[in-house]
Amino acid sequence: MNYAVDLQGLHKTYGGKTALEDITLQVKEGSCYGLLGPNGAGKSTTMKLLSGLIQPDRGTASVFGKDVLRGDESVKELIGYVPQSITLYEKLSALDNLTFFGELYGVRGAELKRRIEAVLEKVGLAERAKDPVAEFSGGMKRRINIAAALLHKPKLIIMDEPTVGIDPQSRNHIFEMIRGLNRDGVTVLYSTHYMEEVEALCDELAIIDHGKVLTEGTLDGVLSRHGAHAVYVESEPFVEAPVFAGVGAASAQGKGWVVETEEPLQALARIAAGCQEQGVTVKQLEIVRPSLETVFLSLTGTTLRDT
Ligand SMILES: Nc1ncnc2c1ncn2[C@@H]1O[C@H](COP(=O)(O)OP(=O)(O)OP(=O)(O)O)[C@@H](O)[C@H]1O
Repeated sequence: MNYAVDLQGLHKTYGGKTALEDITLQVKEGSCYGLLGPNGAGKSTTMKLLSGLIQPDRGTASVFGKDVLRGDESVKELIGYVPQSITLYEKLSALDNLTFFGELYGVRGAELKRRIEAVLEKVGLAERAKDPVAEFSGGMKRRINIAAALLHKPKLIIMDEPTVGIDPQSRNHIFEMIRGLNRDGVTVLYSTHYMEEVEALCDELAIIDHGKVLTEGTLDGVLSRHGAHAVYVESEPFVEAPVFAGVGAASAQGKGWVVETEEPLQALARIAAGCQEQGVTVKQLEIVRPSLETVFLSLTGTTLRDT
């Protein structure tokens, strides 16, 4: 099977410092794949390697079966790269910026005009086409930057933390655009350190830290593989933790308890019975869905927000 992205054993050092340590991962065609990791995890390095901007010390990287490390033009046509830092000419209008970037990709004339109109529509900035970019908000600049990466109709779009520091309206536009691109069959590789973005957008993900893939797969797969299983119980009156003795470690949360367990269904039954024996009424009793946050914490020992 040809993957949209296939990275095998990518290793990269800067000076003596290891940025990537044998990164191996595959992105299926048509998926929206999230690279989730804290600052310095290696997300940008992975994306730059994949876009052919830097070379690894060892390992291979291919896009739709084509080697990206050889710098072949036919691979570049397949990729739209949105770097972390916005690269636009501030004094030029959105239209002139897009004309410049489109021509760099070899699109010209009436076809380029059509494509510029289409991408400006997609990013919701058609009415600002003639305004200088210097007058745009950070979020609007980011949207023009994304538009520039779409002009040559890439099959894979790589976005490096596109929502950092932007307004909610632009963030929503970017999300909607990504969903639209995905519906049109474009594969998206999206890096972020916001877990909720991966949950909202991505069907598959890799959690990376210190240049290593800690886990990867579908969101549900990752959650069920690594997520702590637990049950939440709230009762009237409030019961003390010993009721859960033998069920699992209990910690007070809100008006009730979270009880960790490997067997949530059995735990539900045992807690219900325990409460009945104590003569207390169960107000709420449910299985706690593992979250990416707890998975990340269990894999790395740190929360992403601490970084
Ligand atoms: N040009 C460079 N020279 C030296 N070290 C670098 C360079 N670029 C990245 N690094 C180091 O490589 C490691 C991985 O960095 P990278 O930028 O890929 O991480 P990241 O996950 O994208 O983080 P961020 O969200 O901060 O961009 C970090 O320790 C970083 O300091």
